[in-house]
Amino acid sequence: MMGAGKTTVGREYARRHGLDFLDCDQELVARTGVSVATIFEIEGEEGFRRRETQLLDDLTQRGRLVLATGGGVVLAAENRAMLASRCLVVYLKVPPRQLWERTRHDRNRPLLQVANPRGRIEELYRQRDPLYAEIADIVVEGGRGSPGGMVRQVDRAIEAYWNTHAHT
Ligand SMILES: Nc1ncnc2c1ncn2[C@@H]1O[C@H](COP(=O)(O)OP(=O)(O)OP(=O)(O)O)[C@@H](O)[C@H]1O
Ligand SMILES: O=C(O)C1=C[C@@H](O)[C@@H](O)[C@H](O)C1
Ligand SMILES: [Mg+2]
Repeated sequence: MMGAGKTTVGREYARRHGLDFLDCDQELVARTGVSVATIFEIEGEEGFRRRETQLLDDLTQRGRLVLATGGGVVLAAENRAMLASRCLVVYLKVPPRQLWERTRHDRNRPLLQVANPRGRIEELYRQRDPLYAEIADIVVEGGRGSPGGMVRQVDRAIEAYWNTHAHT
């Protein structure tokens, strides 16, 4: 979800492990030369989603790296299929209240520029939580802890995952 910490936690996890890190939103901004908000303004959510799917197809075939997706990536079945088959998917599960606290002062999330952003987050969470859960190999629950604490939780969860699943 928006504000769960995909960018913050993903980047730090990658740094600690000496892995490359890519962020779908940042990559779209780099490729188009405009902000996520501007892409939404000019092409609508539909245009943004089209670009997101093309980019995901590219970035999920690049081998070993940490990829932070956009929060809405799970909406398209095509995207879910790519993530489920090509990636180890970690769902950062954070309650709506914390998501709202983290995103309330940030204007660069077009889906939250509505009269009641808190209600919108709750609605998106209800719609999306089952989709995140459907493709997640690992679920890490967070909310109150620090970003560093969340990175350590992710670390432990991935270790535990590889201790019970053979490397392929
Ligand atoms: N575990 C955490 N505890 C407290 N604050 C956090 C935590 N993780 C991230 N944050 C803060 O919450 C905000 C949102 O984090 P971040 O941008 O990483 O979320 P995101 O999942 O990438 O969101 P989006 O889908 O919109 O890109 C940032 O200001 C970040 O510093
Ligand atoms: O949750 C979402 O649908 C979004 C999350 C962000 O990462 C961006 O991809 C964009 O703001 C849409
Ligand atoms: Mg992000």
